[in-house]
Amino acid sequence: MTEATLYERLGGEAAITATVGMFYDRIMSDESLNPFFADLDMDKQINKQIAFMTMAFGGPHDYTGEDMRTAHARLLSRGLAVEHFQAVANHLQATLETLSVPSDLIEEVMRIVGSTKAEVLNE
Ligand code: HEM
Repeated sequence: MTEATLYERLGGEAAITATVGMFYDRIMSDESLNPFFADLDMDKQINKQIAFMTMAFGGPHDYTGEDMRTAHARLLSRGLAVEHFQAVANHLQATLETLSVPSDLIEEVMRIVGSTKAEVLNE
């Protein structure tokens, strides 16, 4: 028997879609973060993030976006730093807690998202 992927254990497409929508609502209400997203088409951004997380959590992905280093490189000159990464991660964790996702699954998600830190910050 193969173990269910994290994507499946989180609840699949519907759960990821709901999570990412709430996650960006939180980000866009946070004045320390929303300037970074000011000129983006947020529907497109949300769909890219759904595809990325689907892939990162082992789901049937079709992510064709940029790698994390390239996608965030241009934000460094606009001040992107570790406190922003931490704030984004905290919003994802709070979203999952609000949705009553079990804490062991939240830990798995946060480990995977945390593993992108050096790339996002171009370290
Ligand atoms: C926490 C881990 C993060 C992940 C997994 C992540 C994921 C992504 C993904 C999948 C994209 C789409 C790439 C593409 O356009 O092809 C993206 C773009 C973007 N991310 Fe992140 N991100 C993270 C952290 C951050 C942080 C901390 C910020 C700033 C506060 C940020 C701001 C942006 C912006 C503004 C874009 C659009 C860039 C552009 O189109 O020019 N991200 N991110």
